[in-house]
Amino acid sequence: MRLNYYPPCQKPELTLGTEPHYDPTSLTVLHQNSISRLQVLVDNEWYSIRQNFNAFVVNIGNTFMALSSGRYKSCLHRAVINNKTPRKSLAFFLFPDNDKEVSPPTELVYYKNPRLYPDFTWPALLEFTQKHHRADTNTFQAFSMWIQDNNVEA
Ligand SMILES: O=C(O)CCC(=O)C(=O)O
Ligand SMILES: [Fe+2]
Repeated sequence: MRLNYYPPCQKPELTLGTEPHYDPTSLTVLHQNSISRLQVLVDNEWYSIRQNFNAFVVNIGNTFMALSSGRYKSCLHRAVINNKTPRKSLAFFLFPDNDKEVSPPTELVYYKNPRLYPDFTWPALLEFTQKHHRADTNTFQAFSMWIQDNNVEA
């Protein structure tokens, strides 16, 4: 779980609360306080998620995308800030057990839908995002290449 606190900023147009990234997780369940500043990229435009204090935002992450062999896409998102009100969010991350291989079911892999990503384990992806490449728009592609180049045990 991660608690995010975004203090007000005098020049919010010059910065972001959280840069655009895909969550590496399977799913992320997010709750935000009354200030909705979470945005998702759809057709090259940023859209703000409507605020609802009684609702959670559920984000698909890269691990779920890999598990579904790309059928479900992870969601590019960012958080923006403002110059008046602090923003708080609480993110609950779901990911596979350490010893479970992330590999799509054979039913989802066929000639029209070939394998897109190598098998991996969650600890390998976590290590990659913590030591080699922070979460951004390119992390998962870079991870796939890294795991192939290094022959990291899945
Ligand atoms: O604060 C937010 O709404 C976004 C947080 C986020 O994307 C994350 O913690 O991965
Ligand atoms: Fe995120």
